[in-house]
Amino acid sequence: MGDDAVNLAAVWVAATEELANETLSPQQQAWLRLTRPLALVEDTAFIAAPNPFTRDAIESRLRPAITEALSRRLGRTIQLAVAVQPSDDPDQVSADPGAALPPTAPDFPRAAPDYPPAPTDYRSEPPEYRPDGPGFRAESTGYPAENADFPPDRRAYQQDAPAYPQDGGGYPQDGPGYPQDGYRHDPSGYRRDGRDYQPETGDYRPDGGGYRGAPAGYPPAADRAEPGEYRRQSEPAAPDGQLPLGIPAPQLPGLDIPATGRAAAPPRRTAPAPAGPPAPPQRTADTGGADPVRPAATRTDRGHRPGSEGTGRGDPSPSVRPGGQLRDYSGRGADAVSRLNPKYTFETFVIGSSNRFAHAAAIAVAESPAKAYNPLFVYGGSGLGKTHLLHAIGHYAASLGNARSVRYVSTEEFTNDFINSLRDDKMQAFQRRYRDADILLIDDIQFLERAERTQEEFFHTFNTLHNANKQIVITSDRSPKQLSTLEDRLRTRFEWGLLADIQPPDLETRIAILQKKAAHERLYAPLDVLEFIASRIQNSIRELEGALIRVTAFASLNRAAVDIALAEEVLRDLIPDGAGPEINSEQIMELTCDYFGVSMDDLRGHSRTRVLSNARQVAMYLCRELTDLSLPRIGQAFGGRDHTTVMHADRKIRRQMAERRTLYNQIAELTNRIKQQEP
Ligand SMILES: Nc1ncnc2c1ncn2[C@@H]1O[C@H](COP(=O)(O)OP(=O)(O)OP(=O)(O)O)[C@@H](O)[C@H]1O
Repeated sequence: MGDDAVNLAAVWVAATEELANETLSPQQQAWLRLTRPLALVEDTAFIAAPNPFTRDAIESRLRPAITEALSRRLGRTIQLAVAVQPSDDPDQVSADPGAALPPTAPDFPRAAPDYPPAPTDYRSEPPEYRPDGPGFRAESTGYPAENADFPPDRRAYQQDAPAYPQDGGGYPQDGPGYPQDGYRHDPSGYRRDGRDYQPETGDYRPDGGGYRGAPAGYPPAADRAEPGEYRRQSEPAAPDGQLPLGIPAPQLPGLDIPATGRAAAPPRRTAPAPAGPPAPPQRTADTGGADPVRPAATRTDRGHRPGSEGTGRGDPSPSVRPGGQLRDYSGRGADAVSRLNPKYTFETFVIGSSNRFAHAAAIAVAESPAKAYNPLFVYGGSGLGKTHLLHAIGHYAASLGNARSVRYVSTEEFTNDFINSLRDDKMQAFQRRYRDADILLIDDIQFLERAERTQEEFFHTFNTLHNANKQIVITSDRSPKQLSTLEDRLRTRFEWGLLADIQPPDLETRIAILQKKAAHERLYAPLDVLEFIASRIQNSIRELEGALIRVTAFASLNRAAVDIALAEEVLRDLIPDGAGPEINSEQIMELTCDYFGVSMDDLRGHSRTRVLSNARQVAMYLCRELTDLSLPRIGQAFGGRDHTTVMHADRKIRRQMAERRTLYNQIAELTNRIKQQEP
């Protein structure tokens, strides 16, 4: 062990003891206990974690505390690099990873052989060297802590590095294959998509484009991972015809997928043939099935998971990481995911420090349903990606063949379904619908607080699923503890598994999200404009996306270039989120009545004169855009209308706004009035 390693070992013990005594929760202490120091190289402390999950927990939760403690003791600023390196110490292995879990997590897969690789970490804070990047390989034997020739570029520090694309995968800004369904060309801003699922019709399509189970249009093959890459060398290969969890590789009709579930790696980016389990199959690009299906990359050595990384400072370009979802779920999966929004996948999800933990947990759950964390409880503010993650779990689990049936439901739909089933004496069918699911994804559980009988029913649904080893994933705008009017027995159950919060994204992540959104929707906006928008809107990704759409639509209507001056003009009256008073449906309706010269009774009534229909639809649209109200709740405010009516209005106004200047102006004017009114 070199001096630095010795130094680190000594300092590490002292620093971790100090942290354990002072600041860390028992769970965090357990995570820390699982790590061990490897080496101190220049100003970077390298430590090993036994699995990707612990590594992610350390990186997302403990990094600041650890670096601060180490920096204080070593008298200089220390960076932290965490590698996944399974421990040889049987004691530690046995403690791993269950010990790192909350005591209530009952069924963590202790051996955790299939633990998901962590996201590649092109992170926000420079010089956040990526410990699991090429070179710092968890499985490399003889990690040369004392290596005198440690290259200055730490990324090049590798024993036998595969040709991993160092540039992060090549984000196809304007590559072929992105959806071109006219989604979101409205200038509205403040979208609330992701909630428009219609249980009756299965027509989940917030963007009004007629969702089908397996749409085309994923990023081109060139931007995807190749099989054989990024695999932990120590992992045994799965038997032929098996996916990582022992599931037979699906044979997709008409698609070129080898029986092993592994496709031959093309010459580019080939890794030195590590033996590893084949990753889930993944269909490429918009080639209508002509392209081979490739396994989604399961990167474990660099901890690579599906998802897009956020950015590092100075490099705001997002990088599409390999490992997306299979678009054709081989028949069975298509059913499983038919109500999921195809746009909400891990592939379209940008990872940053604010959501890294929740993303890692979501991947773990999709890859090992009911084995990793059950339930997984994701909570955070509005518009931060909870619904997106929920759907992504469904897509990914189905693409892996890990779930025969995935059921996504919002809590309000669950409640309505329950009430209707009671009324119609169809409780058996209701119970089958939810209790037969392999994965139940339930959104916005906070709305259960108001529904006592539904709480009771959900309690039994939860128990049945949990006892049957079925995965439950829950989202909420608050942690279970803060759901104060929820029955205790439910609250405690929500804490059985893993709690993962999502915070508002930092600037770099916001820019990366905008870049990705622009590329996906084929909206042109230069980087300085994206930076400007990202700097103005901080707390909601939904609002962020809305602002981008508003700016690009305005430019398009005026045939003007998208530049900062234009963006300033469009967003001038935009009160930063959180700064204004809370807006409710009543205010919106009153101001809309005022604007169009109609009465509240008219707005709530059923007359279909042109003026009234238009005013009603505009008001519904504004409720959707400017409040957190769900579709059913908006429907109630408009005289008890069905949520599908609200959805129709929302879609229609969005579509027409990009085409009709008067409508755009009306919406802009009304938005300003609503946002600027006194509380
Ligand atoms: N990390 C991310 N990367 C890319 N897009 C994101 C990300 N997070 C959120 N979004 C996008 O932001 C929008 C809002 O996200 P979503 O509906 O999932 O939020 P939410 O937390 O469920 O909000 P609410 O609590 O109001 O339902 C969606 O269009 C989603 O795709």
